[in-house]
Amino acid sequence: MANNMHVAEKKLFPRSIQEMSMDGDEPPPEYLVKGNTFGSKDSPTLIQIPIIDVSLLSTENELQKLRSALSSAGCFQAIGHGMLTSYLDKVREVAKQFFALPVEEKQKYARAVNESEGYGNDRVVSEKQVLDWSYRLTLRVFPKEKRRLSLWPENPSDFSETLEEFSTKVKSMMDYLLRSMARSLNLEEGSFLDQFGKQSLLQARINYYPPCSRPDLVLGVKPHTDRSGITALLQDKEVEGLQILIDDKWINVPTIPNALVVNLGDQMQIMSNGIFKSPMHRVVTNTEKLRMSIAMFNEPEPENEVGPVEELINETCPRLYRNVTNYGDINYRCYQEGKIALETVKVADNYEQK
Ligand SMILES: O=C(O)CCC(=O)C(=O)O
Ligand SMILES: [Fe+2]
Repeated sequence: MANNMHVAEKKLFPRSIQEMSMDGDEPPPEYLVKGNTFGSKDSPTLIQIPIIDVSLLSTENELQKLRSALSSAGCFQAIGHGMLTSYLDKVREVAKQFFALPVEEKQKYARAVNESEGYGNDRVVSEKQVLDWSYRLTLRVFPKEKRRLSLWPENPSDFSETLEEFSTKVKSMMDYLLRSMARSLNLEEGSFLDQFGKQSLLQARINYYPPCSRPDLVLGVKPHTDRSGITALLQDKEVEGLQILIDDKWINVPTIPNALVVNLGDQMQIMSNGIFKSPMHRVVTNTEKLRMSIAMFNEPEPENEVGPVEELINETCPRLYRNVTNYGDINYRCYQEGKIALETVKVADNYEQK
């Protein structure tokens, strides 16, 4: 598998991003984002990413902030989650050590061409695709039985243990957030969480963005919404790059060393009947510094039927989305065809299907 990938990658990517980055090459055409203006910070805006203290979500005040953040930006910076900065630094460090290994060592865990798990470049799904200026290591962490341990790095030696522990902590924060989100809408605590099921999927994706000589021409990650239910992101401690689209403006997400950026994915927009937003986001690169982030995606068991919570459907707020199973597949197919997945699961006639 790993060897196949190596050959295929060589054909597709004659020079690796790493080599191009080190030599200061102009990015080749397959990385160029057309008709886009980004990387410019010339439009100052007052919009800021909300900060939510998870330890205060038992109070009405913080709960209201949560509701307001998720119905406008669809994301927030979570603090007060109980993970110390020193602990988060350790997680960042282990991930960084993996990416610092020689290419041959990382290739032992290479993603096979038609798979999503493993180490490699942007997954190519269509000829027209503009490639992301990044490397990733993607691993499923939960359910435990579905791990592909042959893709879990043995080097650094504490990689697996660290990822396991971090994932457990993040998952428990996510569960609490999902219960809080339900409470913020006066719903039963389990209204969202129960739809995820006991065997919900947790996937880790470590993103690594080498510097680029022309950050005005490429993107670390193209604009997208996450297919997940909920995503928690550990940002690089120093280097910014993530931007969220709010009111048609790209807003930088500042780095806060002890915060996890929480953003909702499409499946929570569906479950909340459109009240909560799954924000469009992207990543810009820079000429000087590499950036790393660790994204944790939590989504319902693929076999579960997921749909708008009944109590959120009424005369004034008709059902916006149909019930779906395996949204991951729907999302992937749409991505290949250049369609917006959420649009394809909208109820055609709100009144008819209520
Ligand atoms: O690197 C980041 O800040 C965000 C990455 C992201 O959006 C993703 O992996 O889905
Ligand atoms: Fe994302």
